[in-house]
Amino acid sequence: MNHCIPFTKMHGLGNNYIYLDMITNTYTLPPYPQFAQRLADQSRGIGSDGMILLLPSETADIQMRIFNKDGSEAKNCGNGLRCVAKYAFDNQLVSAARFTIETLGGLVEAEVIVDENEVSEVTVDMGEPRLLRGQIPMQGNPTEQAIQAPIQLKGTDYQVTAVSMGNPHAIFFVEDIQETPIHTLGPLLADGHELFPEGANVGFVESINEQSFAYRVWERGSGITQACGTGACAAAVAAIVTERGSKDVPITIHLAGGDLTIVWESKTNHILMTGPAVTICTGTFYL
Ligand SMILES: N[C@@H](CCC[C@H](N)C(=O)O)C(=O)O
Repeated sequence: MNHCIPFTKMHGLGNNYIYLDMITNTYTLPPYPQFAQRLADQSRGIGSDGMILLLPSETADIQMRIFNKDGSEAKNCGNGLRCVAKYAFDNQLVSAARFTIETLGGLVEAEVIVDENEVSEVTVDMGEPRLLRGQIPMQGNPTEQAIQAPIQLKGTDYQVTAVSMGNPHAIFFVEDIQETPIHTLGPLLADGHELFPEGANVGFVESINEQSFAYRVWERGSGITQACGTGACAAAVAAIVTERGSKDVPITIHLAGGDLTIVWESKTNHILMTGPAVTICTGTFYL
């Protein structure tokens, strides 16, 4: 007898996950890492960048857990947070438009923006960016930041800025994002490099002007994706700490799947991320 697993597939700018509502449904699931791999498999599963669980929380209104395509668990997911917020609001798991979400990377606050009875966008207060090597984690003095730190990849010299948004990001500013070999550089840091003991999401950023940056990503555990919300926040933070952009000024990050607006508020030192969240379909997976 097959187990029937109700699911919802959602995306934020094309960064798509299978969402399991473990508040409304009672599931009997295989171990999460293997199940995430199975759901994400395009040939034998549904096909996605990974799996996201919605769970009850003791410290927030709702809890999110995120598993990458390869089954590894991450501590945060920006596009996932906006989709979790939309799902929770649409399915009355929360009673107000503003509520809190617990992640392994910390507590965040989400606000859904409703337009003609539809959630049009979601703003998430992602909390403070973390810049110390010890917080990324990144090899070296744990109390120092890595801003434009020298690094050699495949015999070429680069400069990396490391930012944690609950999960680790290695940001590189490049002249021409289309010419950057993301497929070869990304995996060098994503899944094991002596500098990043837990790997990193590898982001490449091209400056357009002080308020506008193009960004492409190789995600740890999932490879190239259309968008990465925490990566967009990290890109804006890296732009500001390298004096390419300013705090309190909205920055548009142009991702392959669309745009996100990021503000680093000096009053709170928090990062605000605003962008869409879309439901693709709902269905039943047979286990
Ligand atoms: N796509 C996500 C980030 C997902 C987790 C990441 N791959 C990691 O391992 O840290 C986002 O939108 O932030």
